[in-house]
Amino acid sequence: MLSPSDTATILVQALPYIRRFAGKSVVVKLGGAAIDEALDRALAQDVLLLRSVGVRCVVVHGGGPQVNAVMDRMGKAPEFRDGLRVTDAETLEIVRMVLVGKVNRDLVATINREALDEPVAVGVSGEDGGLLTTSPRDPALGFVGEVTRVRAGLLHKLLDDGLTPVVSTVGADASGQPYNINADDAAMAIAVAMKAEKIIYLTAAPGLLEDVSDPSSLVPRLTSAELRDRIAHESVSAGMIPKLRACADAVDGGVGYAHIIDGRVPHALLIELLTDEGIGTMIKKEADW
Ligand SMILES: Nc1ncnc2c1ncn2[C@@H]1O[C@H](COP(=O)(O)OP(=O)(O)O)[C@@H](O)[C@H]1O
Ligand SMILES: CC(=O)N[C@@H](CCC(=O)OP(=O)(O)O)C(=O)O
Repeated sequence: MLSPSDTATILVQALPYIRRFAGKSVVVKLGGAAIDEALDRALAQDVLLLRSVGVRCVVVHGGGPQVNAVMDRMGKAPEFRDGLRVTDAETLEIVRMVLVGKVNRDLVATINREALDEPVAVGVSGEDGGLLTTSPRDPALGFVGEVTRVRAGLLHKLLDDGLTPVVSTVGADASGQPYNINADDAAMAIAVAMKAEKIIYLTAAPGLLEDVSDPSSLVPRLTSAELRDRIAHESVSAGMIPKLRACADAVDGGVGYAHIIDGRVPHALLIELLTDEGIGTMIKKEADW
C-alpha cells in the first residue's frame, strides 16, 4: 500500500501533464486483442479520470478477434489481406452485429458502471448521424470502406456536453450502404478531423517490436518517415501493418503524437498520459526529441 504522502507525490507529478492536456482532444483506440473484462474496467477508470481533469477523450474500438470467434461459430472462415478483412455481405452483417451490437454495448456499459450515478459514455457507430462517410477501398476486399469524411462536430458536441463518445467503426456511403472500416484507420481519420493532440493505440503488444517474438526489442520512438520505411519490413506483419500506416498518417495529418502501447497493462493509458514513464512506441512527424 502507498503511504498518503506517496499518493500525494504521485498526484502532484501528474499536475504538469493535466495542465498540458486539459481541453485537448485525445483519441484512444482499443484493439480487439486487448479487450478483456478486467482491463476494460481499468480502461473505464482511466477514461473517467481523464474526463474529470478536462481531457476530451474519444474511445474508438476494434473487435477483430471477437468477429472471428462469431464467424468460426457460424462455420465461416475469416480471410484477411494486409491486415484487412475481406468482407462479403454476410460478413458485413456479422461485423455490424458484433462491433455495434456487442463490443460497443459492453464498453459503454463498463464505463457507465464505473461512472456510478453519472453515466457519461455514449455509443455511436460511424453510421449514426453521418459520423463516418466511406467509399469502397478495393473491389477485392468487398464491403471494406475508407473514410472520406468525419463529422467531427458531432463528437465535439457530445464532449461539450460532458459525454464520452465510444465509436464503433462501421460507416456508410452516401447511399446508406454500410461498410466495414479497419478500426486503426477510422481512429486515425477521427483524430485528424478533430485536430487531436494525441492518438493512442492500445494493443496486445508492448509497442512496435524489432523482433515480434522478443518483447524486449521495443522501438521506443520513430518519425513518420522512418515508420513508413518499416511497413515493408519483414518483422512487421498482420494487424500491425494498418496500425503503423495509421500512426504515420495521423502525425502527417496534424495529430501531435501517435503512440502504440500495451493495452494488457492495467492503466496503460494513465501511465502514458499522466506520468514521466515513457511506455510503448511514440511516433512524431519530426525528430525533435
Ligand atoms: N513488429 C511487430 N511488433 C509488434 N507487434 C507485431 C509486429 N508484427 C506483428 N505484430 C502483431 O500485431 C498485433 C497487433 O495487431 P492486431 O492484432 O490487429 O491488434 P489490434 O486488435 O490492437 O488492432 C500484435 O499483437 C502482434 O501479434
Ligand atoms: C476492414 C477490417 O479489417 N475491419 C476490421 C474492423 C475491426 C477491427 O479493426 O478490429 P481490431 O482493431 O481488433 O483489429 C475487422 O473486420 O476486423
